[in-house]
Amino acid sequence: MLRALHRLLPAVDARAVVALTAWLATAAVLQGVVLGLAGTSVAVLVGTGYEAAEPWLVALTLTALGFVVVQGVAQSAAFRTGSQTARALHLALGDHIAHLPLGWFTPTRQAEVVDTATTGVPRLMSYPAILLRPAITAILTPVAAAVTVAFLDWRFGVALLAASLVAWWASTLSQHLARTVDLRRHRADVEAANRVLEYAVRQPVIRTDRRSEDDDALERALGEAAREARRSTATVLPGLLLFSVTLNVLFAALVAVGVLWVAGATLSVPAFVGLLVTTSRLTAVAAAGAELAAGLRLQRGALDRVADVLCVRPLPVLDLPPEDPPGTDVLVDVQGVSFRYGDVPVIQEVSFALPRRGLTAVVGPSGSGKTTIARLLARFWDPSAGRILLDGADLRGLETGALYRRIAVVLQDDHLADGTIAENIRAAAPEASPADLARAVRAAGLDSALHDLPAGLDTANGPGGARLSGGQRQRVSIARALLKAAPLTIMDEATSALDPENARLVGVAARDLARTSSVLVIAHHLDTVVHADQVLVLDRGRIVQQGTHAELVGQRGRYRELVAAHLEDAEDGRRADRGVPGEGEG
Ligand SMILES: Nc1ncnc2c1ncn2[C@@H]1O[C@H](COP(=O)(O)OP(=O)(O)OP(=O)(O)O)[C@@H](O)[C@H]1O
Repeated sequence: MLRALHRLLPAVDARAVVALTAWLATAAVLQGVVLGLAGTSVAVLVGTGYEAAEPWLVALTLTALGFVVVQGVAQSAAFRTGSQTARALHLALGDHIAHLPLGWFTPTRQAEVVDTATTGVPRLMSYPAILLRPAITAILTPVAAAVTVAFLDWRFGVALLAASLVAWWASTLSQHLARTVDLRRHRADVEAANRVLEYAVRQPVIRTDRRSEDDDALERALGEAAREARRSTATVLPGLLLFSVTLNVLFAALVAVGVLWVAGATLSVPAFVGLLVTTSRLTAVAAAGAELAAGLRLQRGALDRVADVLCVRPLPVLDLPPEDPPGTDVLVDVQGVSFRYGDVPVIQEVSFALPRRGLTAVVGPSGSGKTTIARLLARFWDPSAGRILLDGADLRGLETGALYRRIAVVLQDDHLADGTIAENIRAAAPEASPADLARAVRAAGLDSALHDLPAGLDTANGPGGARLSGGQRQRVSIARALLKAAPLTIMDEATSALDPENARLVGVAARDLARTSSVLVIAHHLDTVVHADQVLVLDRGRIVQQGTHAELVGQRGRYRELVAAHLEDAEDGRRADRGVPGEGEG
């Protein structure tokens, strides 16, 4: 575990752990010597008398004092290193997460990261102070004690060393048994936590649907977690028993060996008494170490989970040869891009260009790959084939900062930071003037909503934007993108949660923005599509048509079908508003 911790920590913190280990190791050796000297002193005192025992007693006192001092220093270093380690791991996690591919953050992984950061890392904080010491003591103290008593009787020293090795083997075996179970138990716990979360979040749907499958899934996950917990206890218990039984058998064996040597007159009774003092104290130290083994295992599990996150590779920034200078009109050039989620191909050999200025609308049936295309442009993942050039440079060769400075993204499920509305909008362009802010707010159709909010732009939106309506949240995201005015703005269904009037306003804002930069909208409103400079029609991961609305509507094909379906939906909606039944209805 020490090695794993050392690997994960930055150099300076890793050095602190090494220094602490050295202090703890010194303390453990001194403790072993104290135990050995205690036995030897008793043996000499009982066998020969005070005068002969005096040098041993002096050595014992001085070593004991040294042990107390070193132990004190080690213990305070351990507490310091504990909080330093936790802080370093938190920073390492935060830093690493900031570089992970955006596509990595699925809801399950988000839950795992939260669990690792809030439970795993704090758990590791107590590692150096409470658990590292007994772990080191369990190994070094018996060795030091065995070497010390070897001066009294070398045979007993060897026997003690052999017994320590057997005890260490038993402890390793019991830990190994338990670790496999711990891992399974953790997975079952995470799965159960996810189901509980899902059950809580989906309450409105679950109550209205009343599907028994939802209850079943939750019950199955909770049942599995309970089964794993029982299995874990059933496996850990024999492991712990194995260790404590081994310890008692070893103690009995050492006593028996001593008795045999006393009976054979090769060991004096006072020396045997002294050796018993050392052996019984050592057994107590080893048993205390075993009690902490469960805690050590839990921390090992926490460390493994931190390591799992830290081992996910960020998308590499490739050292690519310089491209041809960018064409003057083209900002984004998508060249033969394919993409698969796992083994499932979703985007297939897609090529298109986004002009430096202009509005591009992406349309297509549900599941055709619109969101995936938009996310590939923002480098959520890398394409499995082909390449995407931004301003003539392959996305894979751009530093994260350089890439996201040039892109603004409005996602379907934008999550606002806990703060005020103004802070959230300004996050995109902190240096923007109040006039720019007001313009973006107006253009996003947010000003009308502000009248209903208690402190206008300074209203706190709550964690994730929980105190705002879906439409208000979306307008804040749009205002943020408008204020950023990046060379490329990507809007994924940005108008889906808005009423028709506000959707129209946002469409106008997107068109305004498109006069000076490139805007790609996954469009659901015919109004946006009609005014787009180009329309990309996607079907089953391929671009099947491309052109302006006027061009495409004049051609047979998918686009005409989509427009017809859209108009039909709109007509049905109007009929419903007027209370007139549509075709096929009563
Ligand atoms: N994270 C994912 N893992 C696996 N498959 C996915 C994932 N996200 C999307 N897909 C699949 O990829 C395909 C394209 O999805 P995408 O969300 O890009 O479509 P879309 O056109 O935006 O759909 P919609 O209009 O319904 O939002 C779908 O078949 C979808 O099931």
